[in-house]
Amino acid sequence: MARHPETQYLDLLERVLHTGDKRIDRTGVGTFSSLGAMMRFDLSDGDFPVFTTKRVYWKLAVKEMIWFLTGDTNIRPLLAEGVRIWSDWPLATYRRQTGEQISQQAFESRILNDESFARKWGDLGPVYGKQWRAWVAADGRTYDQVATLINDLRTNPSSRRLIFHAWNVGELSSMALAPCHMVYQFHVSGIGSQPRLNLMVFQRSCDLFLGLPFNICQQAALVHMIAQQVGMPAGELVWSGGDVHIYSNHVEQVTEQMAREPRPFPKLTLLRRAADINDFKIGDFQVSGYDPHAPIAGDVAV
Ligand SMILES: Nc1nc(=O)c2c([nH]1)NC[C@@H]1CN(c3ccc(C(=O)N[C@@H](CCC(=O)O)C(=O)O)cc3)CN21
Ligand SMILES: O=c1ccn([C@H]2C[C@H](O)[C@@H](COP(=O)(O)O)O2)c(=O)[nH]1
Repeated sequence: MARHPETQYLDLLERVLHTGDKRIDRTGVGTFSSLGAMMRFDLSDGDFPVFTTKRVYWKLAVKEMIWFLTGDTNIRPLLAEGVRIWSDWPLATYRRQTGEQISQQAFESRILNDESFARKWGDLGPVYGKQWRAWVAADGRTYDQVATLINDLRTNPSSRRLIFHAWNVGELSSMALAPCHMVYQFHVSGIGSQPRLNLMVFQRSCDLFLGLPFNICQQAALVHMIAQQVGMPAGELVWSGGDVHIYSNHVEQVTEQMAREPRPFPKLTLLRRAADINDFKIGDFQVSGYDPHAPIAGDVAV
């Protein structure tokens, strides 16, 4: 019998835990780290790789992807959708600059209720959405890489330049965090007979316990969204990682997770044809047959 695709993830956890290099990282938490990993997930027939060996809050991850696609870089619309995964970084900046030891909850309420406070303190700088939808180039022009990609997929599917990219070197220092999933390269297979849309992602830095389960399912969701827009079925997601690491305060969690048996992946149905790539809403995503093991909580390193 074919191995469950999630075993690629469990094997990677085991390898990094046992052979990773132990070091102190930027956050001061410490990691076990290895260089280089690849995983492949079949997305055909609506297969949706939401890991099952712990509950993954796939709606949060898909909402984050929809937010990237809007081009927004402020956490306010995320908070309005109940997504709190980006609050720690602007919160740390606020505390450092004002000296006020505000709680996360109070900070988030102010962002939601006070528009000018949100404008001043809720912005992450020119992170993913800005680079994807409005990269400012040396010629002074603004480039919408996602719109170009979709146009190229429709008109020139055999292109080897079906890429969008977030590592804008000149703007890294104004970002709350440098991009982690930084290169998205699309590929159409079966041109002329049965075209399928595939995606390879390069992620330079990956928090294997908290980040990766979100990243895989949101990248799969992106393929399904773009596939719908260009009228092709989804094919394969190829994920590649640079510095893949396990934080030292996640060791107990991943040890528990590695002992669990994967269950079948759920199926994704897009309930509606969106007018364009800017028009997707979380309610368009219907996931059926998701039956994960229990959640496992862990703290995020800031
Ligand atoms: N150290 C670190 N790891 C990351 O994965 C990460 C960052 N930093 N910084 C930027 C974003 C934020 N991301 C995050 C942040 C937190 C969770 C997290 O805490 N997930 C919980 C559930 C959160 C909730 O219910 O609100 C989980 O169990 O998956 C996931 C991704 C991914 N990225
Ligand atoms: O989508 C994401 C975003 C971030 N991460 C992780 C990877 C690292 O643990 C940190 C970023 O720290 P750097 O020092 O900038 O590498 O966030 C992730 O896994 N997925």
